[in-house]
Amino acid sequence: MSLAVAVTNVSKHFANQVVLDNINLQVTSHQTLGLIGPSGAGKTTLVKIIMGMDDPDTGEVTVLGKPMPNRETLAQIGFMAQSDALYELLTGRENLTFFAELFHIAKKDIPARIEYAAGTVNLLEFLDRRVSNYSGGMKRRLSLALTLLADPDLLILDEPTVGIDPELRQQIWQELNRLRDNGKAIIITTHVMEDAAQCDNLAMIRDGHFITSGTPDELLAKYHTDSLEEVFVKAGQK
Ligand SMILES: Nc1ncnc2c1ncn2[C@@H]1O[C@H](COP(=O)(O)OP(=O)(O)OP(=O)(O)O)[C@@H](O)[C@H]1O
Repeated sequence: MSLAVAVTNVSKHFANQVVLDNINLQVTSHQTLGLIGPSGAGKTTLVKIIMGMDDPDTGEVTVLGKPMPNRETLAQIGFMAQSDALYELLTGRENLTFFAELFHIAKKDIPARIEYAAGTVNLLEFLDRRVSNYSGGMKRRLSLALTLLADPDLLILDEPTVGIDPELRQQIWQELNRLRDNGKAIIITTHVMEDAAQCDNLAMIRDGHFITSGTPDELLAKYHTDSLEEVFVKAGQK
């Protein structure tokens, strides 16, 4: 296992508000980390700092062995943002092709990569429809497919399962677990506890602090409960 992400003593404020307060975390290959916290807790800010899209006030971030920000490293991160950045007037396939070219995937490999990425999220039969005719869940799935195109070593998924039904959520987790088993590092932000339960490690964040962290089983044992939701509530009270 190799270290994919190291966040060391990262703090960030906007105006008078401390949004991240001395955050430390590490993610290795073969590992899924869930960042769990309510709206406004600081998850997206932390993700942006990890990717080098925003600067911390203090502290540092290393991704795949390189200090961030770093343009080349950014290309090795599959990032799925909270809102879908898709071309509505193009079809799913055209969106995938456009991004594949942007990622400099060799032309001869593009059809197979699209087949793999769209197949993973069950979109193959809808690829020739315009994205403006997709449902919210289909747009999320297409966004996830875009992150898989370039076969990145690190996946960062901001609320990936919003608008996705339980059956597809299960399929997506099967695929994420397979990617993890093959050596990817995965960071997921969520407030959905079904997603939290699937992660190898959890860091629960509130008001810019980690209130507790560990594997789901460790946290359930530590807080004497069988519900991760209750872990979150109890950890927040301390
Ligand atoms: N560019 C900015 N300028 C000022 N305040 C900001 C900025 N970006 C984020 N914030 C504030 O920082 C806090 C954390 O926001 P962030 O988006 O990181 O939370 P989050 O945990 O990702 O929430 P959500 O689950 O709703 O996406 C919020 O109070 C937000 O209003």
